[in-house]
Amino acid sequence: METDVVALITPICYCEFAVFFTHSLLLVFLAAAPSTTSIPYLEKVDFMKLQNGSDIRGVAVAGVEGEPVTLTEPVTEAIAAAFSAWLLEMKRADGAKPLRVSVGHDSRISAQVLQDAVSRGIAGAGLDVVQYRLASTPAMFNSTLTEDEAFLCPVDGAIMITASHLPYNRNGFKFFTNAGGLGKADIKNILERAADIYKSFTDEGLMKSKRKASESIKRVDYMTVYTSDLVKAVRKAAENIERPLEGFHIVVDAGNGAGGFFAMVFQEKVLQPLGAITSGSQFLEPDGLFPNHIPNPEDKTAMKAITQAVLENKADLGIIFDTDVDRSAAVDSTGHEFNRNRLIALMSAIVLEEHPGTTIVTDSVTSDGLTTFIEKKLGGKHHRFKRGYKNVIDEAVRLNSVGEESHLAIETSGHGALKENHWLDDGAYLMVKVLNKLASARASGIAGGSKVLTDLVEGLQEPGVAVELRLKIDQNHPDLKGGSFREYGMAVLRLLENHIESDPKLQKAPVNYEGVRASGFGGWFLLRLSLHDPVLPLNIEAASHGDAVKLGLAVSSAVKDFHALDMSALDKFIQP
Ligand SMILES: O=P(O)(O)OC[C@H]1O[C@H](O)[C@H](O)[C@@H](O)[C@@H]1O
Repeated sequence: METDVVALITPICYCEFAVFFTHSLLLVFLAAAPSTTSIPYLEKVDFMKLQNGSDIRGVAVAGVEGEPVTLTEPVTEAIAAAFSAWLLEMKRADGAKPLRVSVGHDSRISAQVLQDAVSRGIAGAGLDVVQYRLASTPAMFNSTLTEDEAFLCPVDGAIMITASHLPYNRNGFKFFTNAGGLGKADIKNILERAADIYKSFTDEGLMKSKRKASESIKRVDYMTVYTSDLVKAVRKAAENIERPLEGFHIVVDAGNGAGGFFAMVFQEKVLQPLGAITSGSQFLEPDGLFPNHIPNPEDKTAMKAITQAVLENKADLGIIFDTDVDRSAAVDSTGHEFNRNRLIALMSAIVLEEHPGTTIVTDSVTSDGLTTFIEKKLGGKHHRFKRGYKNVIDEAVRLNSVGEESHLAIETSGHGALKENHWLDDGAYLMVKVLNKLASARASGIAGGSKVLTDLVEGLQEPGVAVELRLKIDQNHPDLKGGSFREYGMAVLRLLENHIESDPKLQKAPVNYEGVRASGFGGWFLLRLSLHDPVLPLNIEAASHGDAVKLGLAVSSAVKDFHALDMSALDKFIQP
């Protein structure tokens, strides 16, 4: 195969640097230390604030009032150097063969600057940098698994520069090895190291790493490899027919995210070679200001936009991605969404056909109707776990390790991972499974466009009302008495739990892994702590608005004395 390395520049002489680095990262930077610096002073706590669960997130673009830039170039370089140090330890590298790290980014306006700073951090640590430029998050993970030396794969580690669907001024990092995405503890460790590395930075040191990086960066068109794998997967599912989607009309909406780039690639390199018509696809151009709608399947405007596109174009199917393509949703030819519980129901039906009886791991805000559907209609087992894509994936992996077979971990947010795809959190792969279903139905002579998908979710009971109300905790309120918002939130949850036990109209969920879940009035509610924010999200589902209000009233009366809790969203909902 012809190599696609587009800019192969002789790597720097990293050997002494890498060996030195393995002993002590700090020494590398100290070695060049002159006494003066223009680098702003930062405390360790400033670095720790950049942690957002298993990601790093911060402000990368100046200009928004009250939001100073936290992901500066030196901070970014320190974080990348810290990841490199962590990776060297993890892989027990001895410096004999340099490790390789791939770097990709979404369409944010700060992407280029951060990509350069990340590359300097890695190169300065003596590792090889392979830039993919615009890429999707799942493709980055995939690059740790691909066996293809022509594309400099597999890489030892991968960094995706993205802040998912957050506003344009933010950005951040996700890190991968072939074992998957890094978890919270690893991110904490990396930020601690980054704070130390940052302290040792000097102007001269940074200039030197700039020169080294410019000599050692390689670039590869990796998205070609990734998309051709997707094409192969669909063809395989359709008995190796070359164009199994011939004549299907599929519109894609990427909300101008990296998905925009990816959707174009997805169209040109996945959908079109498979035979699909893609006219009417929209917002494919990457635009970091997201002028049309937020690239987020959880956003109502976004779902409305793709639904309209499907109906106006009389398409068979609509596909929508989030900014970095790790989340997705779909719309059938009648404009009915495969989103949230309906997406999980569809994916469960597909996976349970292939693996009868398997356990489907989902997040905590899934509906009771979904459990009935998975267990009674599909014959599977629904394991409702916690919110957070990493949580559901790790739980599915854990279940398999203790002998309980699970093939799908999926969130209502549109994150989803399959065992067959190395538990890669990949919105595009979810859509490939959906395309497989269309293609294999066609191959076995079943016509009718996306009806084959719609039929799969028949029987799923859907609530008349489903809301998520986000109750903020005022961290400056005197009621917190210097404690954390988490402690305060836990106190709210404890009181609500006691309240439920003494209310005969409510039944506490017998099995629950997060927050307080109860059923009553023909519906249910869940109050839990947000994974990231000082917020208690309250989900309520019921057959009617009246019943949902009764559940809301139960929560409201239980927690009314917590004055640091902003109840306005709930008050508005329960108003007559
Ligand atoms: O806890 P919340 O604030 O509702 O956020 C929860 C969500 O946070 C992020 O968006 C993660 O990517 C999702 O996996 C998770 O479900």
